Amino acid sequence: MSHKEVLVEVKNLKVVFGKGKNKFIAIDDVSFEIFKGETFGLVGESGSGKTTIGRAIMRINEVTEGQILYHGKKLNGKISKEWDREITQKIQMIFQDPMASLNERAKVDYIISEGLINTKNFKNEADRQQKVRNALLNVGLLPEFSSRFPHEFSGGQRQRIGIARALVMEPEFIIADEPISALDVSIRAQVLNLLANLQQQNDLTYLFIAHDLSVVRFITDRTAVIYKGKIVELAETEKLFTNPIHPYTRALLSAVPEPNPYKERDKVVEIYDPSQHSYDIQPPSFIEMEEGHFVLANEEELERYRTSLKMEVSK
Ligand SMILES: Nc1ncnc2c1ncn2[C@@H]1O[C@H](COP(=O)(O)OP(=O)(O)OP(=O)(O)O)[C@@H](O)[C@H]1O
Repeated sequence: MSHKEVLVEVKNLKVVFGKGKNKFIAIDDVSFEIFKGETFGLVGESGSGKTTIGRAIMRINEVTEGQILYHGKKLNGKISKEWDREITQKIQMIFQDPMASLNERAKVDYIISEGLINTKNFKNEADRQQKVRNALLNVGLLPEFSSRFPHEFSGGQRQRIGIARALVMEPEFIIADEPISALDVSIRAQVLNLLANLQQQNDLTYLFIAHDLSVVRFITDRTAVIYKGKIVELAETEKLFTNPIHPYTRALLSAVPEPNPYKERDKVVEIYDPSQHSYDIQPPSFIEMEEGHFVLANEEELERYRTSLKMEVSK
């Protein structure tokens, strides 16, 4: 593999919500790297912690322990004003539900400009307007839509407005949190293709959060599978799909595709029985089973996984 530049590094991330009796460990010792130019997928069922990781990188959720580095520099804790401004511009997020994530009372022009205004990232009024027009055109919308309100648009158009809002900042890294799962099935491919094209044109790096495995397989280069706040497996996406090792990944992959994603999630929960793990007896570590293919396992499980891997390989 050629030399890859690490853009984002998540190191032993722990995110804890609440205190005392209400303490809840949402993210537990999660580490991974995202290379510049790639699409890194995070998959797992609802509540596994995907969004929490995205929000920690966005600095919306506080980091309890560990570190997040961007270009090798700290994102969390005390940072300089200049660095704060730079990452506010360079790291953008696209949200799941375009019905909830756009300010209903604001015109599209303001919705798209807000980040520019906050970071004073335009020369003058004409420049601001030009940036908004370009952003709309880049997501396949008419520039004159800028004078309209969100309710005048369909779900797919609204999501494209959400994408324009990120794009106008000229970001380097975009966290897309289930960007198509709230959309009508008939337009999902359209929006997915738009995201893929924008990546090419703008040299973007994506963190793509999803529970839909066919989407992940289509758009990501590498994928991490997250279960109850821990990454259980991480590999190049094709490797993960053709040679899954961890029982949870296997359960996830064998779940019968369901048109209703919520049903699919429930099925995974039924199929995967975590009590088969001996995590409580012996704590697992993150082990590289083959190049770039990591699995969370303790010694006993490791032996089992090794055997199953050999069987797959020799098939
Ligand atoms: N602010 C918060 N306070 C308390 N608990 C929280 C908070 N935010 C998230 N959680 C909990 O942390 C866990 C992980 O949530 P998260 O939203 O990251 O999951 P997810 O994998 O993104 O799921 P989904 O697909 O439903 O968005 C959940 O159990 C959730 O209830």
